[in-house]
Amino acid sequence: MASSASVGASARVDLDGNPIKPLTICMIGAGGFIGSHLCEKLMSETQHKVLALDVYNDKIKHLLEPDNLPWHGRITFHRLNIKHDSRLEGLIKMSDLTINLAAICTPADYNTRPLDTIYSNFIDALPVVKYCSENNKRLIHFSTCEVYGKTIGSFLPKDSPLRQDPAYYVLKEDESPCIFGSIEKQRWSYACAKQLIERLIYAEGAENGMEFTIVRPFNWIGPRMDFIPGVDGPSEGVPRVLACFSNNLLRGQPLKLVDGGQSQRTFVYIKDAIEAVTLMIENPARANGHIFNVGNPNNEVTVRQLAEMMIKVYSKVSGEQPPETPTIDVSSKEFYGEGYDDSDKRIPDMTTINRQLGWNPKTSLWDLLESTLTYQHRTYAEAIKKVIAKPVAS
Ligand SMILES: NC(=O)c1ccc[n+]([C@@H]2O[C@H](COP(=O)([O-])OP(=O)(O)OC[C@H]3O[C@@H](n4cnc5c(N)ncnc54)[C@H](O)[C@@H]3O)[C@@H](O)[C@H]2O)c1
Ligand SMILES: O=C(O)[C@H]1O[C@H](OP(=O)(O)OP(=O)(O)OC[C@H]2O[C@@H](n3ccc(=O)[nH]c3=O)[C@H](O)[C@@H]2O)[C@H](O)[C@@H](O)[C@@H]1O
Repeated sequence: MASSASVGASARVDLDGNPIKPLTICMIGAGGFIGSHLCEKLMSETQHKVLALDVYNDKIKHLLEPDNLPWHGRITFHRLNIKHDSRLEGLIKMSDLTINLAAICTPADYNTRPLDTIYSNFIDALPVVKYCSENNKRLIHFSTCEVYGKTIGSFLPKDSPLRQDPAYYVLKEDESPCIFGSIEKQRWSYACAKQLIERLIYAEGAENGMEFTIVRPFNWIGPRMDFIPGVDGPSEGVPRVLACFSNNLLRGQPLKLVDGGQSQRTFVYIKDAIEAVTLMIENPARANGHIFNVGNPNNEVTVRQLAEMMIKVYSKVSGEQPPETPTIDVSSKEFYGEGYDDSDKRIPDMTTINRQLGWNPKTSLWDLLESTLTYQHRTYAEAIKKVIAKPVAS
């Protein structure tokens, strides 16, 4: 199979050997973590044009300025909120493909701001789906691995040998059920909203022939993920685990393990995952009508093991000694508040993405943490020192 990433931008071919025509892509949420990496890839390795829509552009500023960048004119930023902006339909109409990344997607918000979470992940995505369907435009929509919720195995007795059987925990796009907690466990407001927008998109495909691809990311991590509280985000803000642990390490504080850090996750390097998205963009015949898990089943750890590895890697890249008390346990109620609940384990089945796009992740957890924590140290260590040195206002 020809690798489209390995050939020059002008001679790019798809997985079936056909030349790839430059596309105009309307990317909603382009200023976020995933969007910034996708824009970077599309600018440096392809000839596609990007209409980048977001309310912020800090994470893609380096792609927009100065005017003499090699991709000048291929990326334009449109500052808009899709909740209420009449330019949205026009921008979708001007494009060959729309990619929707816009969402509230930090777990600390799901149970504390459930209305904003549901509006952001379902209601605000409705016009995007509608405009794509009405104007016969292809849509790549970002969902989440959280739509699987909890594994079937988590409901078996603790000592059941079936818990070790992959049939009870591997998550398959076309087979696994979506298992959420009760309504008062508002953690699931995000997963449920994402599930309903997936169902709507699927139905637009089935009833109206809309061309779509749904992406279910499994804990993509890397540079520019979220924010460091008190430096480039609110002091009281709670980002996702990579940024929480980075913040603790940068400040020399213990890493907080929610409910003992027993939940398991598989982490994939953002740069590997972006390769998968590029394959979806450039191989519509293979990607349309599919839902894809995008993760790294080989990088599974408990959150406690993640903390231990991050402590070791950070010590290596910063030259600093680990904190005296490296980790502390906190209850989920104390950390996230009432209504929190958790996914127990997330192993993606890779059959569909392997078959359709021939994609596999490459980067080990140690290596991806080494490059990411090198970035975190270089970007934030000095700023943190200044914040810590500042006298607290009385
Ligand atoms: N990072 C992951 O591992 C991961 C995992 C599962 C799902 N996802 C999904 O992928 C998508 C992107 O995630 P991310 O990690 O890049 O998150 P992110 O928060 O970094 O990026 C989302 C971007 O959308 C923008 N946005 C939100 N609401 C908007 C609105 N109303 N109008 C305009 N822009 C708006 C935000 O400003 C932000 O820049 C989300 O849909 C998320 O649910 C990500
Ligand atoms: O990244 C994904 O694939 C999806 O999962 C994430 O959900 P989750 O993995 O639970 O969120 P994290 O903040 O990354 O937390 C991972 C685990 O670490 C724990 N944690 C988090 C932060 C912390 O300081 N300590 C800690 O123990 C959490 O309780 C959870 O068990 C988010 O919901 C989404 O961004 C996304 O849809």
